[in-house]
Amino acid sequence: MDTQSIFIPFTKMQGAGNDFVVIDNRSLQFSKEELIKWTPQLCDRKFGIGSDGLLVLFPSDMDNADFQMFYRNPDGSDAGMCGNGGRCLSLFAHQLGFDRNHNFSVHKNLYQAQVIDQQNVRLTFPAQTSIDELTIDGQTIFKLHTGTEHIVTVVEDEKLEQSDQLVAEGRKLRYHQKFQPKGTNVNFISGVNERKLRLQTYERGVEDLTLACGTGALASALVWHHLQDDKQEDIQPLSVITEGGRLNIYFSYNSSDKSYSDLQLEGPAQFVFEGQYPLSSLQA
Ligand SMILES: N[C@H](CCC[C@H](N)C(=O)O)C(=O)O
Repeated sequence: MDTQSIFIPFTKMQGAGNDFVVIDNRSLQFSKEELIKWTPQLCDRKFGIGSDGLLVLFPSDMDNADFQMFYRNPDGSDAGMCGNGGRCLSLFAHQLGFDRNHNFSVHKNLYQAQVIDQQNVRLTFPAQTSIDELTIDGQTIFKLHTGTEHIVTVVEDEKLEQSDQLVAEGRKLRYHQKFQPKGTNVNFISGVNERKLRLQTYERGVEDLTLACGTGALASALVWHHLQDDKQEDIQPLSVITEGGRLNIYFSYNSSDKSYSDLQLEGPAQFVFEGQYPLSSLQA
């Protein structure tokens, strides 16, 4: 193959400042192995295109799915679901001709998407989840799965401004032996006593704070609800304020087993630019 003349067409997208390199691979031009190998360079902000992750649209691998979402962290590691990425890929798919309402799979789990308009998408998650409480070094940690691994910890409002400290604490918790071998994403929230939930997320695989994390916002909203004495029904949608924008969360709560289901994430998704990345650079 003459790699000198081969380019990978890509689209750069972002959802609340969580940014992605998006590739249409319906033709199966690229194998998953190749894409995984290329991910660190494609996502590199100096040597590549630069993003918080790689999103690839594959043909469907499930009866009820319109397509498959293949997602990798920028270090090439596998993650479960990416909420902001899922919204971006849905908008991308809609632009390719998929219906405004469609379903896609991630690791054989089926997500429903609704493209609300050209800048907003709502996703419904398949999972039911519940919250575990644990204590690490005297600190209360809430652990839950919202498509991928998350922990949530409550901090003072001012602390959300102290990025260096959040990165240091996030990194420590992310590698804590209680969360091995997979590790976890780490969410810091404030505003639990108000109806103003603010969030900073340390993302596994990015190994830094990102401007927003959709599954982290979902996890944080559920923990916010878990911490309310009066579990009112009329709080929805619960808005989560991230550095990169506002995400709206909807859910159903089952008080008998304290589980959460019908998880929905609504928020922005935007095209940034399109380009062609030379394959020769990747193989150098
Ligand atoms: N940013 C993503 C989550 C990425 C999670 C990933 N970093 C992991 O290793 O689980 C979101 O919007 O939900």
